[in-house]
Amino acid sequence: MTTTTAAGYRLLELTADRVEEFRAVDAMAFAEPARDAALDADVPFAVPLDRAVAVETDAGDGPGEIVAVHGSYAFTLPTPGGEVPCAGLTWVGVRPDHRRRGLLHRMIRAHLDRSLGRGEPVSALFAAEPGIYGRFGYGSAADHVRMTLPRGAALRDVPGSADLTVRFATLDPAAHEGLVDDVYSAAGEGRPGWIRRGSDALRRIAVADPPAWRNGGEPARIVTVRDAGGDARAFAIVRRTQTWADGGAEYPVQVRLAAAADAAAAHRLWSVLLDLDLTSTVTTGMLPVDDPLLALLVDTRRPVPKLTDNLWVRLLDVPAALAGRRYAAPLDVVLGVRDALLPGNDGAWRLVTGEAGADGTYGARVEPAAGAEPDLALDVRELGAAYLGGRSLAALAAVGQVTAARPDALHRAATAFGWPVAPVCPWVF
Ligand SMILES: CC(=O)SCCNC(=O)CCNC(=O)[C@H](O)C(C)(C)COP(=O)(O)OP(=O)(O)OC[C@H]1O[C@@H](n2cnc3c(N)ncnc32)[C@H](O)[C@@H]1OP(=O)(O)O
Repeated sequence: MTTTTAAGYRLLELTADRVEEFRAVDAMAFAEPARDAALDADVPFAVPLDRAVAVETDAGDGPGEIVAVHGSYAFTLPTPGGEVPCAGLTWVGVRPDHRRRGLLHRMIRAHLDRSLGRGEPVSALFAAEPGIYGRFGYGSAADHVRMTLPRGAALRDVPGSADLTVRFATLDPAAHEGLVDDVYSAAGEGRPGWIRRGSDALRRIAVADPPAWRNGGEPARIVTVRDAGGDARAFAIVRRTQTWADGGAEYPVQVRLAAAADAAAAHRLWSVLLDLDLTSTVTTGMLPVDDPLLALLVDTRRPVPKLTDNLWVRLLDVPAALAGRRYAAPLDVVLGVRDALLPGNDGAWRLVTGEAGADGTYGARVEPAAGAEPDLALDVRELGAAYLGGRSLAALAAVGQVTAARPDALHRAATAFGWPVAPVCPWVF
């Protein structure tokens, strides 16, 4: 780290009496609109107090002024074929008049140490700006796709779609929270990165719709798709905005979150969303790059899919993290890992897969390999990038971010670290 920590500040764990101060700092850092009672009632403060940390000016014995904040959620991160405890870094903010004095450096140092101390082998985040977190060993580990589709965009058929029933209703947190959580979980089965909300407050926010979020649109609606037995198989939370032009109605439909447990349900859901009266376009939420919609659309060119970085992953405990996922092919490799911040990771690690499981994937044991010549040398940032199976080690090697002693070692490792299901988290935390 090149920035030295500024003197005159100290870290403190948040207490209930200072939550408002904490929130005010983040609001200033993110230029948030003023809160009102409706917003506060619908959108609770979701960071657990014992995971929220502030930086205050050092005022001797008395309390100082809070000028920087961060927190984390206790998530379970789905990995390729497994899952690991994960500190979801969030609410990072420094007051504009205290920025670039090393406060983020100081907070990340505390975050890494505290997360490791809690036994979380991995941390993940959404980056407000992509230039910030690589220096701390976070690697960009997934992308998502967004598209704006014309009304009536054609879909290829899926058997069974027409048998499913659809309901269009106003989003009601009390009525829909459980449905959204259940279908979301079923839809993400086997998908790396598909983080569940994991707390009442975050589940509540998933179905919140305070007026401040509406931007002149209607109250959020929910489209649900059910099978013959009445079980929910898909949902989409959407908002239309009245728009009248010379040629008539041109309402845009904005999908906040959509999830479908199978292809028939996905087909039924998007068929409805693409054929709503008065509308002209449908903008998707954050989709995995292999979302069923991309395979169902007859024309994927006209919507001009836009690719954006999604989860960033930081391995805090390299052997535990690497043993916490499965591998797509057998592998015996020595990884030379560089980690400037967490010396426990820095060095050579041998990763050896075992027998293939029933699904054809492989578990692995990971042990120190001090003195062994690495087959691949890489920074912990690149290991984080490859961790969820969404970035190829070979592609990273092609741009010099991974160094391979031999081409066959690179090929084998890139194949084993890859995964047939693309990682994504479809909501921002
Ligand atoms: C997971 C999340 O919550 S993401 C949210 C991040 N927060 C925001 O974007 C809100 C607005 N911005 C801020 O609050 C602050 O400017 C922060 C948090 C981004 C940075 O905090 P600071 O205390 O200024 O960072 P600090 O002084 O420790 O510098 C950290 C390093 O990151 C760099 N850096 C900071 N912000 C940025 C940025 N937006 N883009 C690129 N580099 C950045 C600094 O130049 C410095 O580089 P160095 O390691 O070469 O010295």
